[in-house]
Amino acid sequence: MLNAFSDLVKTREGQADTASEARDQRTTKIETSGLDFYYGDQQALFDISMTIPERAVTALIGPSGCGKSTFLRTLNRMNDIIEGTRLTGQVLLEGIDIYAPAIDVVALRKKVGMVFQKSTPFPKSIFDNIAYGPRIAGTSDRRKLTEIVEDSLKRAALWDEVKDRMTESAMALSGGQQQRLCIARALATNPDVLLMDEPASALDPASTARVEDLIFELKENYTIVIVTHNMQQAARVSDTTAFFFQGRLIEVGDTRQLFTNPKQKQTEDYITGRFG
Ligand SMILES: Nc1ncnc2c1ncn2[C@@H]1O[C@H](COP(=O)(O)OP(=O)(O)OP(=O)(O)O)[C@@H](O)[C@H]1O
Repeated sequence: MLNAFSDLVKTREGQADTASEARDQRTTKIETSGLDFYYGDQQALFDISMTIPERAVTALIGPSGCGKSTFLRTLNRMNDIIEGTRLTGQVLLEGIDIYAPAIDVVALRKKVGMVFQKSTPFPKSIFDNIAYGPRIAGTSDRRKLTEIVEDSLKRAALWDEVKDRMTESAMALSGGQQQRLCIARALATNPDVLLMDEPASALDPASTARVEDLIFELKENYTIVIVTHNMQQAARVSDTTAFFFQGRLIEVGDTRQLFTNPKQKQTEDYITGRFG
C-alpha cells in the first residue's frame, strides 16, 4: 500500500523475513495496561494497552498531537518532571510496575534511555559527553571510562569519525554526528531499552539513512521504541507499528501487515494520506 514499504521489502527482504520469524518467539519487554494520562484536567492518553517486544523496533505513528511523545515518555517516567501530570493504569518493564513506589527512577532511566528529536550535546568534549552518565553513576577510573566511551561510540557507528578528536568540542560535529553522539551517550549507561523521539527529523537524508541503519543494527541488542512522523521511516526500520489517534491506540501490529493490510479504517485513512 505504501511505496516505502515496498522499498523496504526490496532492500531488506531477507532481513524482514528473518525478523518476522524471530519475532514469533520474542518475549515481551514492556507491557502497558489501561494507561490513562492527564496534563492537569486534559486527558492525553486513553486506556492504552499494548506490548512492546524485546530486541525489536516498535514505531509509534499518528497525526500531530495524538499522544505519541506522551506515551513514549510514560515508558521511563520522563513525564514525572512535568508539573500537574497524572497517570493511571500500569507500565510493566519485564513484569515490574515502573510506577510502584519502590522504583528507583534514576536507575529506571538508566535502563530505559532516551534520545530526543534535537540532538543535545553538552558544550563539552566528545569524550566528556559520553563519559558524563557513567561518571554520574560513580565510574571514575580513567581506563574504565575510556573503554566505555570507545565501546559506546562504536555501537553508535561514530567511532571511526571521531576517534582522533576526543578532546574536541562535541558542538563542532555535524548534526548527524551529534545525533549519533547522543545515541552513544544514551548507550554509555548500558540501557536495555532506547526511547527515540523523532531522532532523525532534523537531519538531512544521508544522516537520516545512517541513523536508520544504526537503529536496525542496535535492535540486535536493544529494545527500541521510536516516535516518527515519517511513515516511510516507520516502514523501513520497525518490526511493530502502533497507530495513535486523539490519545487512543487505534491499531498495533506487525509493521508489514499494518501498512499493507490495516485492520482499522482510521489506520488506512492515515497511511494513505487521507488525513494527518
Ligand atoms: N507539557 C505539556 N503540557 C500540557 N499539555 C501537553 C504537554 N505536552 C503535550 N501536551 C498535550 O498532549 C497532547 C498529546 O501531545 P504529544 O506531544 O504527546 O503528541 P504527539 O503525537 O507526540 O505530537 P507531535 O507529533 O506534534 O509531536 C496534545 O494535545 C498536547 O497539546
